[in-house]
Amino acid sequence: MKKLIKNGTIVTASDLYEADILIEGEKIAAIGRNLDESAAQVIDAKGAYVFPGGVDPHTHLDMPFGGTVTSDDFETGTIAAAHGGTTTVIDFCLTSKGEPLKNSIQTWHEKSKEKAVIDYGFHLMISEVNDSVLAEIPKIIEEEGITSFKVFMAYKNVFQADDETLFRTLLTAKEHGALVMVHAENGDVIDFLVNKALKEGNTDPIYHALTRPPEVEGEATGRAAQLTGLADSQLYVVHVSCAEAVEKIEEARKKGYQVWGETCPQYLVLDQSYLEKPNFEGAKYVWSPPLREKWNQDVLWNALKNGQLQTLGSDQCSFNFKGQKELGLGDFTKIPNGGPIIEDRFSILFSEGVKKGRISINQFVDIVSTRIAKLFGLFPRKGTIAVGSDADIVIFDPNKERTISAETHHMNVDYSAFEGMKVTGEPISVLSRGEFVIREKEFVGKPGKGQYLKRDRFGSAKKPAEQVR
Ligand SMILES: NC(=O)NCCC(=O)O
Ligand SMILES: [Zn+2]
Ligand SMILES: [Zn+2]
Repeated sequence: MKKLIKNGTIVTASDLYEADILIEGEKIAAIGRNLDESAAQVIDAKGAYVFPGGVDPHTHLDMPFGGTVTSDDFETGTIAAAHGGTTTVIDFCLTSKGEPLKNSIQTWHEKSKEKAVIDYGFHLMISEVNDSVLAEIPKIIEEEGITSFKVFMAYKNVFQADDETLFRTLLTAKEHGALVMVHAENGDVIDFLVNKALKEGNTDPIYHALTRPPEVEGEATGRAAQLTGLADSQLYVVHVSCAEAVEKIEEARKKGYQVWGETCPQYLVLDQSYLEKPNFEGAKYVWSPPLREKWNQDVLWNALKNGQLQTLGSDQCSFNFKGQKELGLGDFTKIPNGGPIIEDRFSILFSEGVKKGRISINQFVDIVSTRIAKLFGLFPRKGTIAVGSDADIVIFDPNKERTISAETHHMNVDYSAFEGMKVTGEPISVLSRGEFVIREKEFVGKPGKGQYLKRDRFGSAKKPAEQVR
């Protein structure tokens, strides 16, 4: 059945206007006024903003980490994402050295199929580069539509790759049209600082932050950016947390290097002091990179406003406090890194960004959806409201006030990192490819309805890459 969203205010990365949207099947068929409403289900969006669905470029669903597995899988994680206004996620497919890449991708297909309620794609981790990996990459781009590769510069002896791996991944990405993503922290220096802290008997959660100072993030970001310039390739720095990293991204972009940066809600609104909460509660706030001194928040907001950072990912990586974060009692290195954010990314950016005048409403759409779709080969199918695009739509009440809490969130985790935070603005109804997933705040979707997305190669969008900058 056709659907007609009437009386709403459509907001894209470039426009804000009142018009109706006609949906036929999975696609937006027309935008305008006085559209033919015969045979259409009419949805009244009076007083609401009508946004393109959020695209979350950074999730870890059903991911093994530190001897445990994230508490949200592709079902609970995508249901929570949809409640929060996100209609596409791109998850990280982990690989192991010596294992064919295609086996890891198969594992991720098994984790996600029959579970996701919204559309999803995969990035692929590269842990080593050798002849067999190099032979597999073009096939994976072609057959799987995986057009972004992630290299970890940290987590020594676990995920960390060396500089040769990063450089050769950059060269390969350049050749075949892919974007390289980096977790930029100097893992060797962190390893040294961690061992020193443990030897000195410093085992509390705060030492997670103190052994990963901002300089190690700045150094790795600068190194990755320089190698990108040398390879004449393209780089996306995930979860930027501090001024030192922003400076390196800005410097590289000024030189004309193709480098982009993502930050995450936790770095915009939380700070290092949270790691000092009593009764081991600081463990709830253990991320890598760590939360920083508060003044960094202004640097990050300004970087989003001024375009030195371009996107917001959630870095969704949830572990229960009970039984999972608690693995690190008496040894901060055993606290699984990460937190539950997938549901709150969209609302926090709107409330703290748009409502507080830090970014414009068009920038909001760009940061949470459009730019991500462009960088990761999904635009214009995803990331905008346009005729021919997928009808991934969020009907959003911009004035609804609410308090974030684990009592009411939909993530499968026993705490909220933003417990008690007041936000203004809430997704009321969410459509994925023309079907309601959330209707009047109730989940009405179905596990397995989400489709796997084969993505376009980097730079193959109709617009040249420069226009993505
Ligand atoms: N960020 C974090 O602490 N956990 C998730 C894994 C990663 O992105 O490094
Ligand atoms: Zn990371
Ligand atoms: Zn991550």
